[in-house]
Amino acid sequence: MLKVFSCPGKALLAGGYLVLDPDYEAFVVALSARMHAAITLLRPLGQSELTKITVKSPQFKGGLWSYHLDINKLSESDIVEAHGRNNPFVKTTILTVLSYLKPTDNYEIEITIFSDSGYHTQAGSTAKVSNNGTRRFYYHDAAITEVPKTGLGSSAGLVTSLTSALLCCYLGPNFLNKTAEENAQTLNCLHNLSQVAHCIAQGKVGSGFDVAAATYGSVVYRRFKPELITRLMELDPSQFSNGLKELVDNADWKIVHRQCSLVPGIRILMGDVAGGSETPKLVSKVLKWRKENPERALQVWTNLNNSNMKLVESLEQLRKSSKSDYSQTLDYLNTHSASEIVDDNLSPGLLNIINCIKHIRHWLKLMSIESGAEIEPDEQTRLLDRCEALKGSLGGVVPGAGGYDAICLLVAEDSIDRIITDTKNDEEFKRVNWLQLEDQKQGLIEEKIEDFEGLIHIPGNLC
Ligand SMILES: Nc1ncnc2c1ncn2[C@@H]1O[C@H](COP(=O)(O)OP(=O)(O)OP(=O)(O)O)[C@@H](O)[C@H]1O
Ligand SMILES: C[C@@](O)(CCOP(=O)(O)O)CC(=O)O
Repeated sequence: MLKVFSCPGKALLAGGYLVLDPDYEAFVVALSARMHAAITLLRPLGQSELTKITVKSPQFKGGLWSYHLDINKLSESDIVEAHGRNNPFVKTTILTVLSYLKPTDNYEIEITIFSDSGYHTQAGSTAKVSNNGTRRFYYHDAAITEVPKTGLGSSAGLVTSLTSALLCCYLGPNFLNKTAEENAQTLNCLHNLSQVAHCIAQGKVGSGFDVAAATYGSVVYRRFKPELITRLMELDPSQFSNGLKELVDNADWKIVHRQCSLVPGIRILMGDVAGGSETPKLVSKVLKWRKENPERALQVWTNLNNSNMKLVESLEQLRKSSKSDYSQTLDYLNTHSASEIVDDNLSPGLLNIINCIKHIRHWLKLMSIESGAEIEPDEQTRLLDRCEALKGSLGGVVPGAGGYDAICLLVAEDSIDRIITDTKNDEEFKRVNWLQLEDQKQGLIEEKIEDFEGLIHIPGNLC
């Protein structure tokens, strides 16, 4: 059997920090930089043999991790990588999925991972193209831990696509081709398993918005209560498998993942900015400020949340209309910038989006100043103000936790190429590398095998 699955990357457009609290929702845009997992079930093995799972990531030096597993002894210490290499996300995903499935048969399995170019810098890489020319991946002479990342959620995409590949192997090639209700149930199981594996591999329980986007696509997301997973992680190893099964199949995660995508004519434009940010430090500063200033923090978060949700409502309203209802405004936007819009005859939906972005930035800036966390530092403020002045721009924010390493704009589709061209030689944009990505309505999807021929080894004796 050979199957290929892929998951999208992410940009948390509205709801950073607030999404850590289950009382709030966030809007995460799934992106067309996708993580792919091609699984080959090479052969069944005997009862006395060990299951062999090899995960390859040919785009990176040393991108090969092989595990020989006794399916009756699946504790952390029992799963050893054959070459002494370490990839906590690969190892933990295998351990989590097999602990959940508790397989009774042994197999030799090979999984090949491919990540689209948006996840990592392309500097110093060489492109390889599939036989039919539909896929182009960039190969690096360095290990994956040494190649600069762009913040699109590579580990979440890896864990979710790898989980899909393993479930396909053990549950059968058509595990997601059943009734709509069965598929939804299977997708929720896959999501829950991926959230558990991602948290264990990271050693902390984030909001999980990135795994939700990888699974479900662009969504309005409300997180699960962290205790669901922290309690599992505290279990005695002998109880882990039963606890995992109960959590994945029977617990009420109470999450929200309501489909919400951008509207025709409006595109997301991600800017990878030469700079860094340390999410854990930013998060701890904000949560410390919130704890020490509860009333002020509630006021800021309430206003910020109102702006976040008004952005979502504006998109949902616009989606109910047809593009022709606001195309005149889009045309106007192509020759004017968000900072110079004065004509009240314009589409209220688009004007609302522009105003929401301004208000989201206002409250994020206040939180930056009052908490001391550099969510929108002054350099990013200046850059985003310049972006607001670009013709065709509806404005932009620092996505997710913010910091120095990314900006995220909403732009009129017909202006995207001009914005990229006009800013190329602009001194104020010299640290910005634009990523041309699309919003992805769909999360996990099955890919066509023929699109990967020439990039993966397809053995003749497939079982
Ligand atoms: N294509 C891949 N093949 C194998 N492992 C990968 C791949 N992409 C990511 N990983 C794993 O995920 C790790 C990166 O996860 P980490 O949590 O450090 O960053 P992240 O927050 O997911 O990154 P970003 O959001 O910037 O993509 C890598 O070191 C590697 O272990
Ligand atoms: C700050 C936070 O709310 C968002 C982090 O987003 P990003 O990793 O910067 O894209 C943390 C979280 O949700 O886990």
